[in-house]
Amino acid sequence: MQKGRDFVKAICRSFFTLRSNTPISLMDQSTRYRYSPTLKWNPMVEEYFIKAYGADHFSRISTALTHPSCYSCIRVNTLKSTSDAVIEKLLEIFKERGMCNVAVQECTGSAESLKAIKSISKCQYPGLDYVVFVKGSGPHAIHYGDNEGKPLKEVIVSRKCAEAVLRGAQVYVPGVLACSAHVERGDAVAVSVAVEQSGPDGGWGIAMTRGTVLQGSQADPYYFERDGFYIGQATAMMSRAGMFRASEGVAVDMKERVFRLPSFYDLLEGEIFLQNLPSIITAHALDPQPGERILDMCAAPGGKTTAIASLMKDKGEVVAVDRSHNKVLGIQKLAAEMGLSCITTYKLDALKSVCHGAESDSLPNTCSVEDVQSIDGFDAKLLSEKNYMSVNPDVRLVIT
Ligand SMILES: C[S@@+](CC[C@H](N)C(=O)[O-])C[C@H]1O[C@@H](n2cnc3c(N)ncnc32)[C@H](O)[C@@H]1O
Repeated sequence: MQKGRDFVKAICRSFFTLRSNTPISLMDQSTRYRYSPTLKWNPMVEEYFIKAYGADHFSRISTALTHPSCYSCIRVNTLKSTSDAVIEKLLEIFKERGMCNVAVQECTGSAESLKAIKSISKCQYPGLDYVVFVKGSGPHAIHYGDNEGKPLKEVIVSRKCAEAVLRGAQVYVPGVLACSAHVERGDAVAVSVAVEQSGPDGGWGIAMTRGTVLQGSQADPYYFERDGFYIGQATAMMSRAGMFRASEGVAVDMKERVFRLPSFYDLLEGEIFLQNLPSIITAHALDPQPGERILDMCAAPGGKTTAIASLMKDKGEVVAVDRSHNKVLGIQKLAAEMGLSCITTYKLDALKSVCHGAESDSLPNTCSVEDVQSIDGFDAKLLSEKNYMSVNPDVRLVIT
């Protein structure tokens, strides 16, 4: 099993890495502050994909992989609302916030800030009309302002933070990795993202420690690393010292983003749930029926749990298990917000819930032994040991 894991890790390491596509010698202030990462593929993998897809198609796939999703996917809680009602409310809210010039499917504006949302539409796949897509816009060229030839003040955020920012979030304190010296509340800052790079030992990591001071000059060890990774402009909400001293709060308020999608934070609470389409499809494919009893063994934050409960029309029981106490409380809160009473929650390490030593060696017919060996931790245990789940023909198993 360990051998298999090491092999998968080795493949991942050699698969691709992100790099800026400007030769160092050509960099200057005018090209520096932009978003243009490219993927550098392992030559063997690249050759394989070019053969499989053709050079042009592969190049487009490679570019698309450097961009965030251009839409947000919302699951409507059909027990409380309808897709049409949600679309109407969202259009109203975004119009009030000056984010679009509203018309369903066709919403464009004149000023930059009006171009955030391109369209809001219902999913067209039969049976999935409870899914609503909000399409954002980008990439946008950001004007970072002229600092009379001097380097701009800057903030570097983690990749996870940047992904959230490009989906409408603000930069919170834990997301900040590095900041220029002398940044004060109210200062304009250029925000870039630190992407993990593969090191000489083959491992991945960020080569900076939290709290690093950015110098802005070419002598700065991270200067070239952040070229092509600028995700927008912001206003500092606290001083540099505050960013690394505070334990929470908005560190910088994003004013312009290279990709724009609205934030759904605190929006239509209980009526909608922001959830990626594959997660929605997973619950949909399970086809849960009212009155059934369904076990979700790694349930928090409760996305699939609540999707399943809604599809069951809140009749029957969804047993939601998670090993984290606080996360279980989160599932309970979400269920209450969504008005779902058929969910029972347990704080439990699912590894300890598996009953060992059942009679048969058989595995669920959806997984081969090879599949099982490539799965880590809990899933491997669930499938590979002679356990209850693998021998009970009534159990439908979904790995998510
Ligand atoms: C990716 S999240 C699951 C997302 C969730 N299924 C959803 O759709 O919203 C993984 C969760 O599994 C939980 N988890 C990981 N190992 C576990 C274990 N051994 N027993 C119970 N929960 C576990 C983690 O606490 C975490 O909340």
